[in-house]
Amino acid sequence: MSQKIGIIGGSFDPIHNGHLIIALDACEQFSLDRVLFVPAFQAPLKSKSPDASPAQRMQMVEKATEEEPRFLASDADYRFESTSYSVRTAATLKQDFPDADLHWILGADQIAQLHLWRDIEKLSEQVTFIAFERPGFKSTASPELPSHTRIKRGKLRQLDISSTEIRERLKSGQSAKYFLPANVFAYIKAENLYL
Ligand SMILES: Nc1ncnc2c1ncn2[C@@H]1O[C@H](COP(=O)(O)OP(=O)(O)OP(=O)(O)O)[C@@H](O)[C@H]1O
Ligand SMILES: O=C(O)c1ccc[n+]([C@@H]2O[C@H](COP(=O)([O-])O)[C@@H](O)[C@H]2O)c1
Repeated sequence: MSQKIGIIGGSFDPIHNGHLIIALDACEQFSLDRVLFVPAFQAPLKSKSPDASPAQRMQMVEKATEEEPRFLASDADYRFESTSYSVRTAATLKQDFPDADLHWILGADQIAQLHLWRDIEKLSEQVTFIAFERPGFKSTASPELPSHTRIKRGKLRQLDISSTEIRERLKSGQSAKYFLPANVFAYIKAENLYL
């Protein structure tokens, strides 16, 4: 039987408990065998480059995922040092896992702009999307999406946490201690990130 593999792509600048909780929810609610966490070299619709380097973001993802056997860090987007279009990520992962049934996990902010993703026609053939709500964002998909786009909805859970808030808290001298795994927080402090 083919493996059901979840993919969660992101800038992960830094990875936080919101990412980990939606990945776990996706695993449990849709019986995924594993979830690949794929740091984007540069996310396509973000004008700003990440604050942390690609290597630092990968280190944080590896630390965050080390204790859950179903979670795995993937360098699928780092193999090309250019803008990380998901259609290419999915094709790369299809080569790594030829028999896999791929599910792309994402939050409401991305669902709302999914029709703007590069070659969404082709990506919609390659993956099923699993969408999660997110406070402050409408999770309505655009009618412009191709009709064959499959979107499954995760059970409602609102996680008001973002990498932006974590970066801002650290910049202003507040703690971000319980927003992300303790080993990732320790790494951020050791590397003097986001100051
Ligand atoms: N709290 C959350 N609830 C639901 N989905 C989330 C949440 N945080 C992130 N995601 C989803 O995880 C994926 C990766 O997100 P990303 O790495 O850009 O984190 P972010 O918190 O949105 O970062 P930033 O604040 O820098 O934009 C995206 O699909 C995003 O929608
Ligand atoms: O392929 C696209 O055009 C595309 C547009 C926007 C976002 N994505 C992917 O969605 C993931 C989350 O992106 P972001 O902006 O929330 O960090 C990340 O893996 C991006 O590569 C992909």
